[in-house]
Amino acid sequence: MTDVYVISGFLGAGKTTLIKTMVHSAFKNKKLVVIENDFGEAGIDAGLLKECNLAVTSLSDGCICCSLTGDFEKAMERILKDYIPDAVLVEPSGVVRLSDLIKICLKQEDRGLIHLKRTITVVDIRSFDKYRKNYGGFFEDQIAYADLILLSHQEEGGQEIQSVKIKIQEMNPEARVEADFWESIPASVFRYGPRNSNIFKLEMEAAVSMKPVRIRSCREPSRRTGFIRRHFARDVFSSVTIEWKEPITEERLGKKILHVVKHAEGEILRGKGIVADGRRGLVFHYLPGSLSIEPANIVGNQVCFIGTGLDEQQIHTLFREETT
Ligand SMILES: Nc1nc2c(ncn2[C@@H]2O[C@H](COP(=O)(O)OP(=O)(O)OP(=O)(O)O)[C@@H](O)[C@H]2O)c(=O)[nH]1
Repeated sequence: MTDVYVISGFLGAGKTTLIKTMVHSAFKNKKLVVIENDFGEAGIDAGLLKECNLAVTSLSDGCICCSLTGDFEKAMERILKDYIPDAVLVEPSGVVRLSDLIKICLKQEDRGLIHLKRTITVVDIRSFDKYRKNYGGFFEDQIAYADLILLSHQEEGGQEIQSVKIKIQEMNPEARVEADFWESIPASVFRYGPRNSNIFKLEMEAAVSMKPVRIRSCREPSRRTGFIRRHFARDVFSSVTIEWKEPITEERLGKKILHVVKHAEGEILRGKGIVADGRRGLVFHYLPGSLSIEPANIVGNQVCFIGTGLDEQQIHTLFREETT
């Protein structure tokens, strides 16, 4: 059976960056395939991972825990048959419900196809409180079902690191929480460790029901209010993808992104894209409060924004407007 590692984390937490790190440390010289699931239409993450010469299968414009479940299952089966990899790394979108994805993996484990080896969640210490408060349903689920939790942006926090670590341990006492820089974490920590008992509970649920594992789309009881509607990612978040073919300078790209972020309705939680400046590719990452634009040896023509309450037409217009 092929080992499967799920790398989750909220929008922009650092999942792709972690995979790049693991490829050179924990999985050095291993035959790997990454299944990548962008929430937006653009296969931007797949482009970024191809820089590392990784075999990448991209499932875009939906979530593998809901609309793309069938595609994910087929992709996994095809990968196992065609590539015969040592391990498969699954990077779901930042707004995945990790427990739902685990259920799908357990179903494949039951069929003897894979072994769900490790669920790893990346948490950006800078946005922990805000995302927990505003998007707790997705954010807390990603923490509760993780075997291993890694903190990102540790270099920007002092006290913050300890306080986030304590809060995470309260939410998931069984998980191993690593606050160290990823390069200094031993390979064995990424690859081996006990399975979280919350995952065993999902297995038990499936066994007791004696039915194929199914994702509930009905109403879930809430401790406080009686019943609430269970939200799927599409109910809460939306994405806008812009195709941009003309060469653009780093400066002009930066101005456009900040113009969109400043004037767009709703809240932009993530922006990313690969474009060309005429000579080479430019990769950008936007997260609330930070924008990075870097040259890269990949060329693309897509820009993607993800957030809540976004007006697609307005974002297209804002991005195309000339800024000074
Ligand atoms: N300074 C710093 N930057 C980081 C760290 N982790 C990730 N980044 C940066 O944060 C941005 C987003 O990182 P990604 O790895 O693309 O995040 P992601 O979780 O894959 O993003 P989505 O798939 O879009 O949800 C990139 O610019 C990374 O270089 C970190 O620990 N420190």
